[in-house]
Amino acid sequence: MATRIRPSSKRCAVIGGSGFLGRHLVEKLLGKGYTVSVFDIRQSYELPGVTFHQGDLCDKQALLTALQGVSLVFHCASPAPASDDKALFQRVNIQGTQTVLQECHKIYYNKDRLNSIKEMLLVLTSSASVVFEGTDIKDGREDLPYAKKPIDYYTETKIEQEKLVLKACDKENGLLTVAIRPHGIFGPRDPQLVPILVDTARRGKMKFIIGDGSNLVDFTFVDNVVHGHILAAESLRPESPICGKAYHITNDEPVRFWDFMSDILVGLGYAAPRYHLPYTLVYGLSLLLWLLSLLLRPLVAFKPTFTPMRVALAGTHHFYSCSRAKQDMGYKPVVGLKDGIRRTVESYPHLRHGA
Ligand SMILES: NC(=O)C1=CN([C@@H]2O[C@H](COP(=O)(O)OP(=O)(O)OC[C@H]3O[C@@H](n4cnc5c(N)ncnc54)[C@H](OP(=O)(O)O)[C@@H]3O)[C@@H](O)[C@H]2O)C=CC1
Ligand SMILES: CC(C)CCC[C@@H](C)[C@H]1CC[C@H]2C3=C(CC[C@]12C)[C@@]1(C)CCC(=O)C[C@@H]1CC3
Repeated sequence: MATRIRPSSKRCAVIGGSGFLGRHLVEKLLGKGYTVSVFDIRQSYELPGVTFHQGDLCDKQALLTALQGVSLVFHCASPAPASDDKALFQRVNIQGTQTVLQECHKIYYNKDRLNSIKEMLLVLTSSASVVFEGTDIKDGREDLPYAKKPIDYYTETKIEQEKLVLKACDKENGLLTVAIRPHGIFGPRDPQLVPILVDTARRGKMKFIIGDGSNLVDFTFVDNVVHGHILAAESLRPESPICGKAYHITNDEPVRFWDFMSDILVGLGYAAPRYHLPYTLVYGLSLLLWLLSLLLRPLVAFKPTFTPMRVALAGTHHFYSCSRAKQDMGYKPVVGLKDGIRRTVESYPHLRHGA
């Protein structure tokens, strides 16, 4: 039987703590004096003050062991959006999140209440994309309706996940929840944005700007996302206005999508895209390619670079207001966009042109 550990307000669990955001979050928590239990399907590093529990989110017993003695849980595990695997997204983001909620209840209602936990706190990493349907969003607030026609399975299951977590907030029964909605996270060790961009450039496909290039977008440096998560955790009390609510966390500096991409590319020694292509043409082609990849899946596996989601993100406005986070939890970005881009570019010497 697992040994019981007494909870402390400086002990917490990070589900998905081996991933990009998760690891940055763990490092910041350690710096703030927390000890951390990481639960992830893989272990990607070792650090003093961190206990690793390797397992699948849907495995109740493994999860329960990782959550022992913890009254604060950050849930930032998800399959990568690029996997486009419907069954995997449903299993991890929906079933897995249900398991997290059940296990949080279980810890709280531990028969002998040895844990004497006042409340169980759950901070979910959701996504601002839960309201994105492929059309312009300018200064979007949290009261925008969820996307009725989500563009991909990732978004579809992130919506269900956020609904589940916010609905489970129950002050009487000691479970307090909040959802953080970051947008376009970037920074050192990001496995998506910079590597995909560089790979596309190396294959000679980053010559074109989709649309007129004037669309404004939020890109959020990872430290700001971490800051938002910790502020939310430390503000989560039964009397706090944040219980059961969602919060946009961004750099609060919308930038032209193609200027941001060019800054990263040029910083790494690649040419910036120059030629324009009409948005509707590229979006139509991306839909055709996606359908083709579905039809051919049993015969050949090919993954188009320009998916409908990526094209929509590259050719529309999507930036969000974080005034609710400013008001309810005193959020303010801690790293500016320019500084964030510089730190990101410097962290990828192996992806520089010619390296
Ligand atoms: N990156 C971005 O721009 C944005 C991300 N988000 C959200 O932030 C969160 C973190 O994203 P990010 O750090 O970029 O992603 P990562 O893929 O880097 O991190 C997610 C981690 O969860 C792990 N994981 C996946 N499936 C399971 C499972 N079944 N059980 C346990 N662990 C699992 C992953 O392992 P493995 O790598 O082996 O799959 C990985 O270590 C996600 O919830 C994502 O939806 C929201 C907005 C924007
Ligand atoms: C090939 C090019 C048109 C684009 C290359 C860069 C893209 C890989 C990234 C630009 C915006 C990013 C983004 C996400 C993933 C990587 C990008 C598409 C997310 C979909 C990650 C998960 C989320 O919750 C929302 C993000 C929006 C922005």
